[in-house]
Amino acid sequence: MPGGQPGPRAVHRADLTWASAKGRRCRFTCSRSRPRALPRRRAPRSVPACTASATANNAGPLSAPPASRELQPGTDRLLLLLRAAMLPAGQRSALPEAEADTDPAPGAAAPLCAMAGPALRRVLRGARGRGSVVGGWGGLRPRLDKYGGVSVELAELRRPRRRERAAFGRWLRASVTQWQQEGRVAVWLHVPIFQSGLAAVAASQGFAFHHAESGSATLTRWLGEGPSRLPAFASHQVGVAGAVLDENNGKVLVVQDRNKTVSGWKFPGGLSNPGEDIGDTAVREVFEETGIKSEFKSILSIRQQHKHPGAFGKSDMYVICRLQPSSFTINFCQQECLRCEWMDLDELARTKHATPITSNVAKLLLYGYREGFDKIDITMREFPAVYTGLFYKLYHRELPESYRNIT
Ligand SMILES: NC(=O)C1=CN([C@@H]2O[C@H](COP(=O)(O)OP(=O)(O)OC[C@H]3O[C@@H](n4cnc5c(N)ncnc54)[C@H](O)[C@@H]3O)[C@@H](O)[C@H]2O)C=CC1
Repeated sequence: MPGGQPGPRAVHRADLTWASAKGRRCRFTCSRSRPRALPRRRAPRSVPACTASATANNAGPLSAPPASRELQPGTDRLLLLLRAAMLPAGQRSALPEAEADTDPAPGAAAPLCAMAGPALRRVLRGARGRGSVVGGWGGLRPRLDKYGGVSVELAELRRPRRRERAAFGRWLRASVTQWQQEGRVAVWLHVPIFQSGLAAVAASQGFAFHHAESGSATLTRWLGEGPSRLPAFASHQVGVAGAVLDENNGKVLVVQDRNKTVSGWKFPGGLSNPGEDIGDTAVREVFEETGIKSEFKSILSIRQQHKHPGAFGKSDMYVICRLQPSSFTINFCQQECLRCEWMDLDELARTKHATPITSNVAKLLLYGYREGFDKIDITMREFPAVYTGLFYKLYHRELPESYRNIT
């Protein structure tokens, strides 16, 4: 590739010829009048796989290309990409495995396209669209995360590509090899449920399920050194109950579950929805089960239990909140509750017909009712989260004013 500065009307030209898989002579030429900076040259490497002549010169219009010669690695790769692009779609899978393995991972396509002029870029783009092994295979755009991992969304796959398991397998193997060479620590593969067949392909290459939602599953493969340092998925479910106390008469709202084998008095409650605040769950569950409206005041207790029945092998956090009622007429849910009533708090603290947690929290609530809720309340304050622009809730015992304002 001759050096030197081109004249103002110089033609920048690329001319590639090679023998196709069937021995046919193929040629690709593109030229444009505006020169562009070429990437720095590396040590030359020979290309035994095909006979090739290539020029990308600034020497002027119609200068004869040099005879067959060694190519630099970038050109070598470009040639392989072009060769794949020029083959009819059905024949691309017949490319030698060694060439398929040179498929750039999507991130690598950009520099190659940047090297190419508009005509060549069109070929590369077309090749990607038509199902070649080039670039981001089928529209996939792997992204780098801040921990040095790569994230791939298979929902980005273009429709005709969705059933091509073998091609996906080749692309994934080549990409993982490249990501390993680049020092990436992990791959996150997000698989829509209707493309679950591709999860099996990934599993055969060492991927494992990380977690699943209703419409997709996420698989991971650790590429870093030593055992995986990827965080595990959720370990707990969160249940929330409301101890609704009418401070005017000292009565508290209790229910008995319809579907429990051992039924004792308990506070109404249930599982927290995704993205739901603890206090909001308590208020919602109390209303759904009993028809009573209430307002969140504080957290009274938290119970943690591992291997909780009904938690699908996960642990259970059960939070009991103190609520203040704003309505008093019970209209309880017949499917969930056997009984529901306002009971004297003093009686609930003494009865043997309450679950152990209910019994303990009833005593705590009675203490607060008599001595002041500041002795038992874990209250909530809201703060802006660092980095995210979101807000979080911080639950803790009230601080005296003198400590709250320490700077
Ligand atoms: N110690 C206590 O006093 C009690 C505490 N809890 C806590 O409450 C929370 C959960 O409360 P829930 O009332 O269960 O939640 P919930 O009010 O959200 O109801 C869950 C619903 O799912 C249904 N369900 C559960 N497993 C099912 C299955 N395999 N097939 C079909 N339906 C199913 C239940 O019948 C119920 O209708 C947990 O944190 C638990 O630890 C629950 C009961 C008593």
